[in-house]
Amino acid sequence: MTTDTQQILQTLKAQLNYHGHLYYVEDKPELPDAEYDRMMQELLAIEAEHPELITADSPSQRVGGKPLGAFEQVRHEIPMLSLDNAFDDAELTAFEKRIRDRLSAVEGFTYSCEPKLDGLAVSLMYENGILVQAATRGDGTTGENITHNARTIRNVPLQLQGAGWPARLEVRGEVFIPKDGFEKLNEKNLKKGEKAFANPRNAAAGSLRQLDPKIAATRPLRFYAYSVGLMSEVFGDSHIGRLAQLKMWGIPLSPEVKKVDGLANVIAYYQDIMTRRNELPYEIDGVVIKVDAIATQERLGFVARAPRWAIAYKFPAQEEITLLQDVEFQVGRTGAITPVAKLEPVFVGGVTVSNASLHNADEIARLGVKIGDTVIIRRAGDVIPQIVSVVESRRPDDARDVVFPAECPACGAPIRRVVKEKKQKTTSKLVEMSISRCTNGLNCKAQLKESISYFVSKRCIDIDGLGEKIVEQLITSGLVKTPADLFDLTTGDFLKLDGFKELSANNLVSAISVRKNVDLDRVIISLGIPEVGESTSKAIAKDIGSLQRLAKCPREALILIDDVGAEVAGEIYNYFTSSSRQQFLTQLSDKLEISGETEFVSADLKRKSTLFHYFNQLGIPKVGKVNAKKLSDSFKSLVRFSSAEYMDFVSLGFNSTLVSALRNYLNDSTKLELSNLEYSLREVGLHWEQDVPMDIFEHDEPKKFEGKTVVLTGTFNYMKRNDIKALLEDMGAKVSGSISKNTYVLIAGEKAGSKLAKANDLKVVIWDEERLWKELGENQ
Ligand SMILES: NC(=O)c1ccc[n+]([C@@H]2O[C@H](COP(=O)([O-])OP(=O)(O)OC[C@H]3O[C@@H](n4cnc5c(N)ncnc54)[C@H](O)[C@@H]3O)[C@@H](O)[C@H]2O)c1
Ligand SMILES: [Zn+2]
Repeated sequence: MTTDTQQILQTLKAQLNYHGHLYYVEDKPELPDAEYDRMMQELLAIEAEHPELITADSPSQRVGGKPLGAFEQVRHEIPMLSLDNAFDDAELTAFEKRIRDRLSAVEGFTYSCEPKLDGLAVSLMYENGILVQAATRGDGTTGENITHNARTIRNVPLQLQGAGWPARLEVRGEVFIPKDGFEKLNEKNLKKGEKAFANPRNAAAGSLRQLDPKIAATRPLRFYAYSVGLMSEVFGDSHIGRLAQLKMWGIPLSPEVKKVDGLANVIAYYQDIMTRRNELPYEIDGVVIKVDAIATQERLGFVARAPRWAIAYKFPAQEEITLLQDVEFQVGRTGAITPVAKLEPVFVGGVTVSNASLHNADEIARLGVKIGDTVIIRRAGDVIPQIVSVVESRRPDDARDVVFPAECPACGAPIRRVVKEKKQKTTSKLVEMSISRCTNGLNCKAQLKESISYFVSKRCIDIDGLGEKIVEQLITSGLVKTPADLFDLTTGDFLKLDGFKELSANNLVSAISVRKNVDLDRVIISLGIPEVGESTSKAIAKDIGSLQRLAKCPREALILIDDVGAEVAGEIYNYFTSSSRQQFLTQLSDKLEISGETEFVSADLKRKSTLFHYFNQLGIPKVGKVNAKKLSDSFKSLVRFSSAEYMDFVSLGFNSTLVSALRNYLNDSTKLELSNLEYSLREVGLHWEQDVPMDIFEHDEPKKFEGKTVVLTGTFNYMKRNDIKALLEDMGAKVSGSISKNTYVLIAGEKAGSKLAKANDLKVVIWDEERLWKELGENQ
């Protein structure tokens, strides 16, 4: 044996002791179990080769950690041991061979197969059927008295049921926190500004080892028994038989416990549990396999820290350590900037992982992660890999801070944190969210690319054959500036790109063109408004009934739509504040034949759009439902309310606190907001009925376009298209998005496209902008 080996042994022991203390005593492990297990395996291998080096204090010979001084100590009359591990079928087979050899047995064994719950071992002592003491495993000989906390665990019986139990009965099992309870607990902690627990085991251990039982009582702790310790009268001759008996006395067991014959079936059990691992409501890190016959267990006995008759067959790790080599910032469809961790590739959760999402700036701050750090990454099931924590003790001197960019990495535009309006009872405040976004809309190449890929995807416009490479080329060549430009592409355009032949280019052009007929709700999803998916789009289409109206609909009215809450309403509103997106929208209504557009908002929405609702929504201090009702009854209009004076409020009998709240609320900017709101509501046809009409659009009978269908296309010079539309509608026109035989007139601005052609085909009357003004002039 060399001094090198001795050196390695010393280092391993020191490391294992250090991390064992963090895990068992502090409940704050720094390493994933897989890394700890590897060190332990290394230690075991050296000790197997050099048995003379095994000392009584080696981590391989000991169980758990020293009990915390804060608790009263409990001596276990029968030691609480650990388990040996197997990591593959060969090691499991070797386990059976060892016991067979020892017993000179020819036959295989019957086993008890159990999930290996990832919590902590607890001993419950019942005297005359009453729970008198609960203790942790501690170092196996001495544990901590945690009776006060165990009593708060909901499925631990304080009194045994049935009859026939031994006068003294020690039940052993695992205390754990189920997955959903763990998530809720962490959410709650984060909300309170406290640290999140790294995993359910830590949360369970930390909760159980609290001095104040009120804390444990609030934690979702559960207990499943897996063996019997001390018993004043021996009962049962098989392990499974004993567990079944415990169950009859009211002690909870894992429903997965199973009696299994022979090793092949044990392996099948292991495989089955492994495939269901992520669906189980609690974390497990393997299965435990125990020889079922108590007589055989007794013949096999124990080694230093574990029984010979049982083994833990561990699952592949879901948590591993690796190096964070760099952080890249990706720009998504809605401009959201996502930091992506570039990792040294590592095998975890069954696949090799080299990227993990870091979500946002807050997550980076929460983790305190630096480039160059050793990090723990977790991949459970199909969930995207996450960075769980940083191994701070392994931080190199040259670790660098992760700097969140101030400008978009794709286009250089400023990045802003998303601010959302949080409504409280009668006020609202702006809250900074964790997401940051590039502010450049479709002018940002990255957002444009993602928007196009989204736009052509199955659930949106559904155009086949526009892969990422093609989209990139379309953007760099400048052919496509918004997703709507796809509809203008010609065979010639595609021929300019790599890899297109006449036939493939033709095919793609026709694949795009057949998608011009779309239902309104599909168009709405395709816009790519954050949070607006299929069902929300359907609800919006039904209630709002047109793209143009949607773009103009104020937030306060959007929330009246089923499925649309304050947040979604805010997202829709923000979306349309970008001029590039407004342009996109105009193009879409030009180029598509949208079906399902309606002339008016739905009757249902209109009915809900009362002045009372808006007063209630505005977040005016002191104005809840009661005062909103008073205000709407008194003023009948937001504009009129906004110009009310002190004496008006007084004469309405409002008390002085309300009067001063209203006067404080009404300043120049809110007055403007109120009149804008009322104006927008009128524009989209959501104005409450009882109000007097605004006079600017009043006309004398007969209205020039009464009952006539008008279509607008192209761009106009003198007035915005939406304003022209409103004007025409006030003259009785029905403004539609598509040409048909029944179209009275097509008003074509500059750059009119397919609609102009169609109007020609159908011999519909066509006016240019000049003609339109003439016609309107005659009328006014
Ligand atoms: N991450 C770290 O830094 C760190 C440090 C120390 C230990 N650990 C981890 O702790 C474990 C070693 O701890 P250990 O000595 O408690 O051994 P163990 O967890 O591998 O096995 C023994 C324990 O398994 C539990 N168990 C769950 N289901 C069981 C069942 N059906 N039957 C019997 N026992 C069952 C019991 O609590 C028992 O005490 C390893 O997984 C190791 O990776 C991690
Ligand atoms: Zn950008």
